[in-house]
Amino acid sequence: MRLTSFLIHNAALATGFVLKQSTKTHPSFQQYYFRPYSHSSSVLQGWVQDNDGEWQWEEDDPNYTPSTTATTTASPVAAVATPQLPAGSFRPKKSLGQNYLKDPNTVVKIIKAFHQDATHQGQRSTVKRVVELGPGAGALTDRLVEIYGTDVVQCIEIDERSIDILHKKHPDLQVTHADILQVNYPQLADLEGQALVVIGNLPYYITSQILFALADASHSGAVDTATVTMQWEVGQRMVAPTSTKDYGILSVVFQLYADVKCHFKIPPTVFYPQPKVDSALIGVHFLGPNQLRQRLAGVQPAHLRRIVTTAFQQRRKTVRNSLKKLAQELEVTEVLNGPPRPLPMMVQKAMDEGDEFALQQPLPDNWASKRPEELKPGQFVELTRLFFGPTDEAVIAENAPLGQKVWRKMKHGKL
Ligand SMILES: C[S@@+](CC[C@H](N)C(=O)[O-])C[C@H]1O[C@@H](n2cnc3c(N)ncnc32)[C@H](O)[C@@H]1O
Repeated sequence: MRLTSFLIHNAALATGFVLKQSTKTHPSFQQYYFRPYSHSSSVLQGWVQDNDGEWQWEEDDPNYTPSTTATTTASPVAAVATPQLPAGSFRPKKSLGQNYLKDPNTVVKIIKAFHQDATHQGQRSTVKRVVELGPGAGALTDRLVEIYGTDVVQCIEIDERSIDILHKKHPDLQVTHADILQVNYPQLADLEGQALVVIGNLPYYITSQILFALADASHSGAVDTATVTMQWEVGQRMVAPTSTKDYGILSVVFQLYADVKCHFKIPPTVFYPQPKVDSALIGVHFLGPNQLRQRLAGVQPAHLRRIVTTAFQQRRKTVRNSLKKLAQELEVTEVLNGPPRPLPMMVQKAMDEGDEFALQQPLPDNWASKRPEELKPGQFVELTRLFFGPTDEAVIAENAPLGQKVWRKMKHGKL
């Protein structure tokens, strides 16, 4: 079952947005919506923002010619001009984070990185169940459909204008009118029969929420990889090492849940309208529930969230001071001055096997006088065990649920 029918059949997901799939076709669409690139005067340059925050198309730039040059590296993905927005009738909405990709070479680079991620660096021969978040006018979608086909690719978009554009271009493509944050990814993956691979030039106003929704979805193995753009600063937080200013909640969660890498930096000039900041393309390979359970060794993600968010609320303070109130609430104040708990057998075993993550998991004796940015992701797991109690390893069942909405509840903002 594809996403549209899945969503329509799942009333629980209809949270204020009309779920619909446009079936309209428009024979003159190509001429109307996509001007040939030889008409360089048709390519808009001057977006201006009016008083209510909407972006308006001020004028075309007669001198702008989109690049149609393929990248120099040999690749099955050649650069072609990106789609143009319909003149006059389509103003990008700042409120929906609409910054459209206009540079074909950047599109090629993103698609190549996505293919690498989705095939696990070529270890898998096929890419299945691609979900594009926020396809917009189709800069990435057009290439995805060309490479993988409409049987494999589906999209989720909130702006009906984009849905109309995409359906006219790709009548067989599933484009679902829904809020990215309201999609039940585990149910979708279940219905598709396999884990999803995600791609998206994300709307930046909800970047963290989307990332956390995907992390939650990885609890059940619903999402395998995600190759997504985001503000450069947010990307840096995901990959930041311990004891740096960028290290925070995003770093702990994604370095615990996934292998995460920054593919490359993206300048504002490749978008319409141009954002004020640089962007990053980040590749996330989720570990999946089994490996995650190994790392957590019985610690509940909801408890971990409590510890991590409380510790980072005041990152200048020592962990002892930040967690004092929580210790009182949980009636475990004695742990603040005591040694760490012994590591569970499964963590010790992983250490014996040389597992890098496990080797950094033990808490030092002076953990309480550290600042949160000094603790490794695995040490936060042990801190959680200290506060919320040891788990009897016999009850760490193979399929113990890790939670459906653990991280995504957090408010969007600087993390
Ligand atoms: C940065 S634009 C990317 C557009 C296109 N993929 C591109 O690269 O040119 C973000 C897209 O996400 C859509 N969007 C914003 N908020 C959304 C939400 N909550 N759910 C679904 N789509 C959303 C916007 O309408 C827009 O099409």
